[in-house]
Amino acid sequence: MIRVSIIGATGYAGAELLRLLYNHPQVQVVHITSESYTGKKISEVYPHLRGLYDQELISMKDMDTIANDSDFVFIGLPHGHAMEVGKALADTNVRIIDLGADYRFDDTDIYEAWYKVAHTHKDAPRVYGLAELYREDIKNAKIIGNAGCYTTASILALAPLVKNEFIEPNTIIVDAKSGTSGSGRSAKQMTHYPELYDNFKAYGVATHRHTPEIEQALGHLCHRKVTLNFTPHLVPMSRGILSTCYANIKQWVTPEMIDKAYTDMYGDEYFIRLLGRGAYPSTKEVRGSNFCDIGWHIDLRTGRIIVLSAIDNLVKGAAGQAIQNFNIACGFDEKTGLDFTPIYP
Ligand SMILES: NC(=O)C1=CN([C@@H]2O[C@H](COP(=O)(O)OP(=O)(O)OC[C@H]3O[C@@H](n4cnc5c(N)ncnc54)[C@H](OP(=O)(O)O)[C@@H]3O)[C@@H](O)[C@H]2O)C=CC1
Ligand SMILES: CC(=O)N[C@@H](CCC(=O)OP(=O)(O)O)C(=O)O
Repeated sequence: MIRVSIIGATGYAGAELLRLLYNHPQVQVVHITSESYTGKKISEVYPHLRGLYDQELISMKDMDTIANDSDFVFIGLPHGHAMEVGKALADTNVRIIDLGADYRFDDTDIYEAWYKVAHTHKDAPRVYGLAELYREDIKNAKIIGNAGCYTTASILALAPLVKNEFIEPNTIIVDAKSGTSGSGRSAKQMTHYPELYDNFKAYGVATHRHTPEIEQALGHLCHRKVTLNFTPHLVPMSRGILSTCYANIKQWVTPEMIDKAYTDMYGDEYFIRLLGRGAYPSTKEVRGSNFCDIGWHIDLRTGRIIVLSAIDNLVKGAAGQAIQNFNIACGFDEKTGLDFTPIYP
């Protein structure tokens, strides 16, 4: 059994890790942490876990215990806080999967510019944790910077087009919508019921911190700098992301070439379900699962492609992807603990 601890187990991402790891045959959850609920049982914080997890929450300040007892640590803290854990575990054999953004960037100057936080672990040996694109790097990584939720949906949607240079990368527009669990468990005005219910609004236009993360991954695929527009929206539902991506197709590219590019890249990927040209993915069809559903539409009139992708932000966008990366890092089948159907309706 692999001994796993979760730092920040009382967040939505941490709780989702507990839900999914419950069915992982190779994992023993040894420690779970919280600063607000230290000494309480996790089932007091999340009653849906009652009878399933009995552990008491400990403080992350007890890092020696965590380091001694764990093979892997998953971190579900707000960005800016995982670096402290990464540094504390740097000289141990513990491997780290951070669900936040601290270890996602090649260039920490970009992180600092968009997150407005000083990066204090710049030389960390880290890889970007988007399993389908960085599998080889993930295998032996010390620190995996798990990909973000909007970014996972958007990068996976666009990757075959960018890799094959079928589109002009700098014409990309990503218009994405998320359920509110994406903003975490703590109360915020934006997700307060009267403000959210029966409402639909954009936020973070031209400033959202997922913009440089999408640009980085697409830049890796085409070996040049990519600049794009990303507009997130908040939808009154708890889970799910639908990302709608637009780009100009190069004139020599045919619809059949595009279809083949998706099949070539993802045909063997279990967690990517290619719904095909003309299809409409939906958040409910991936709810609770680690699937990313992708469909694409070609508008010959405007010369644009419109790619749609749907994920569950807490699963393929966070905890499920983290476990997929964990499976790769441990040499397990990627589906281990993740092979279940979406919850429908
Ligand atoms: N929600 C989502 O859909 C996704 C989230 N993520 C990322 O995962 C991480 C966690 O997100 P999420 O679970 O939604 O967030 P939540 O706000 O729900 O939970 C945050 C967690 O961090 C702990 N925490 C908060 N502030 C501090 C602090 N100053 N020091 C130590 N611990 C602290 C909280 O514990 P306590 O108060 O009990 O101490 C809690 O366990 C974030 O980095 C987020 O960006 C990534 C992809 C998707
Ligand atoms: C709906 C909502 O608020 N979503 C969050 C993004 C989700 C998240 O936690 O960000 P990471 O994936 O980078 O970790 C936001 O816009 O800030």
